[in-house]
Amino acid sequence: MRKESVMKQYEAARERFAEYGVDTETALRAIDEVEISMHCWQGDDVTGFEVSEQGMSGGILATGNYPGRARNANELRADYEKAFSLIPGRQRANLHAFYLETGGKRVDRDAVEVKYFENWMQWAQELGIKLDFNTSMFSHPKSEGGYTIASYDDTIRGFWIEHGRRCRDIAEEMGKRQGSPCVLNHWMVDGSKDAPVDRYDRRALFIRSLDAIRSKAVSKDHVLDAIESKLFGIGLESFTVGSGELALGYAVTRDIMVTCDLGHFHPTESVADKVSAVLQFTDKMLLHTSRPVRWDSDHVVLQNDDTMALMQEVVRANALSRVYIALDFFDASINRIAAWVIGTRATQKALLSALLEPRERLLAAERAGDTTYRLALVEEMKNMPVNAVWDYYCEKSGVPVGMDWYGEVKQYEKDVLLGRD
Ligand SMILES: C[C@H](O)[C@H](O)[C@@H](O)C(=O)CO
Ligand SMILES: [Mn+2]
Repeated sequence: MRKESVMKQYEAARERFAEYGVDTETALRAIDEVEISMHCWQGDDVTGFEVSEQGMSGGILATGNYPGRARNANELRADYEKAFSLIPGRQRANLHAFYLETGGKRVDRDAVEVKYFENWMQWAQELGIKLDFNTSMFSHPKSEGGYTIASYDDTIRGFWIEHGRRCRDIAEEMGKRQGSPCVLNHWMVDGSKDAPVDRYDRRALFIRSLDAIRSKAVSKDHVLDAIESKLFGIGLESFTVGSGELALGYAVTRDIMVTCDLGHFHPTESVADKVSAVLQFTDKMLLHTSRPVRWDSDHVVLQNDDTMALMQEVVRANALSRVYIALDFFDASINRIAAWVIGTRATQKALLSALLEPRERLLAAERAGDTTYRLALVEEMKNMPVNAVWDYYCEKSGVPVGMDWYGEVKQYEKDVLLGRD
């Protein structure tokens, strides 16, 4: 019965979109090609699996105390699998370096190695998914001074450079084994609470260290480096070494990707607007979909104006094959699997909505100077039956339609998550 109604509504939606010259089947084929990289850190509140007493630091903060946080990699992988089963299309798993598995041994960040990620790689292979990777230069005694690779202290700087190099080796091995590049994101906390006198030398040090981390030639078939900019972090309000200009300049001159996180810019700045600018100068870029609420609060992604506009720009710039989309939020106040499902599905729905836009018609109107028709059509599109196409996509992909996924999460919560505390 449910299936019948999904099909019927899809047929009606297909006809409605066709009236505007939009082929829903083409949109569905396009969305099915996009792999969203799901971040492991939503599953455990950015805690990681190191043998260490260190708490979270680095200007980011997961708030909330919902039961069921994954306490080890096996639990996190199980949670991932549950989430994957409720989301259409293909996903990737995005790991941070401190999600290593050492069998109880204390291994510091400057000693991370491929062998500590064997289980993750085997799991990914079994599931037929790809892995992405991140250096972890925060939540560590050697990052407490606010500076890692821009530290004046040679020992601290050297420590983090070694960490970065090793992460690249790990990413390289992941890329080789999965037969597709592993996206390696470089985000560093470096900055200060109050305004420093020396910004220039700090930034020079940062760049030199990044070059040292990336000094080994690694094929882009295996690793795609990305540098993530940021406006500020908690306790680091006045200065961020890796600012927007620095990250973009570095990416352009080193032929790597820049990472634009929806929460890392001034609230009046549009990340969507950056896509068509950045891609004039770099081959590809990495997007972190997040939801800042008054600050870089990393709330779960929704189909809000920012997400919708970002996906529209990706599609309008014909850049779907030139962007990597990764999630970046960490909400500990709600069911963590639901957070993944809501955020990933919202990102996908925003993308689907963008793919269902009558691009050719809008372009023709704009080029002909008919901005009245353009405005009218953009407005009309807001209430088109995108959800009927989405439901059909879920049905076709064998995952729950509408809110049906929620019952499964609640059941998993009862059967698995509540037994963890
Ligand atoms: C934990 C992540 O690496 C982190 O969220 C980073 O991507 C970021 O956005 C920091 O604000
Ligand atoms: Mn981010």
